[in-house]
Amino acid sequence: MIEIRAIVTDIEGTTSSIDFVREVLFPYARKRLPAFVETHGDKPEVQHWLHEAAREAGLVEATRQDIIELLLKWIDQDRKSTALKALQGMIWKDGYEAGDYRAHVYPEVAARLREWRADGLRLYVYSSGSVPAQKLFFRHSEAGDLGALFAGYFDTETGPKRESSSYRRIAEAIGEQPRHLLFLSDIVEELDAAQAAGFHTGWLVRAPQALPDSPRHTVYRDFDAIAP
Ligand SMILES: CSCCC(=O)C(=O)COP(=O)(O)O
Ligand SMILES: [Mg+2]
Repeated sequence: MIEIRAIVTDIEGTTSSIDFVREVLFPYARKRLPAFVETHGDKPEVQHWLHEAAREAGLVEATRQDIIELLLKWIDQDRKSTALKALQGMIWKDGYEAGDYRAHVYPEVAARLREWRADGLRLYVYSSGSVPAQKLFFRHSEAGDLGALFAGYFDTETGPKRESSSYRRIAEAIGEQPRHLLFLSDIVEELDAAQAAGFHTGWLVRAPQALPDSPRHTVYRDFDAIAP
């Protein structure tokens, strides 16, 4: 029996509903992005990510308006661009702090995370959302401030979620062999990459999604079903 020492979890579709991200967070950022870029576009951090977005799209000599249009298109496509995610995170901060919304977590998640912490497991997040956005998400969740439960956060600056090298980097950063780590996600390609890196994997298939016929990963309906 291999001992699991730490759990790394995805957010969207795993701890939290896809609908919250797509119907609350994305529209909030979409609506405010043009004004945000106009107002904050001269700040070095914002400038850096605008430049990165233009570079990612291969845009040479792009105007600010070109980049705004590009970012709006990427929001509509749910493109997992590190630059877009960093900018979205900066915009979402205002919404959380103004109390416009709180981050959705499935009903059993907070209690289960607390139980795992009490059992001595370390908890980490790996999401396409930027690390600052992840921290805001759990600090302002519907179940209260869950930030203190996590020992660390990883985003796509560590690498794409569908590449096994990203999971090797995460294991190294955590300081554990992959065989002591469990990765939870709703996306099978992410689980394949984690498994290829030697992680244990748990596939969250939440109701009302149909259970897969011959799953390549252990399937769980919710966090209560997971016994690490
Ligand atoms: C940090 S919350 C914002 C979620 C987000 O933007 C996203 O793309 C979620 O992707 P995930 O990797 O958590 O499925
Ligand atoms: Mg997900």
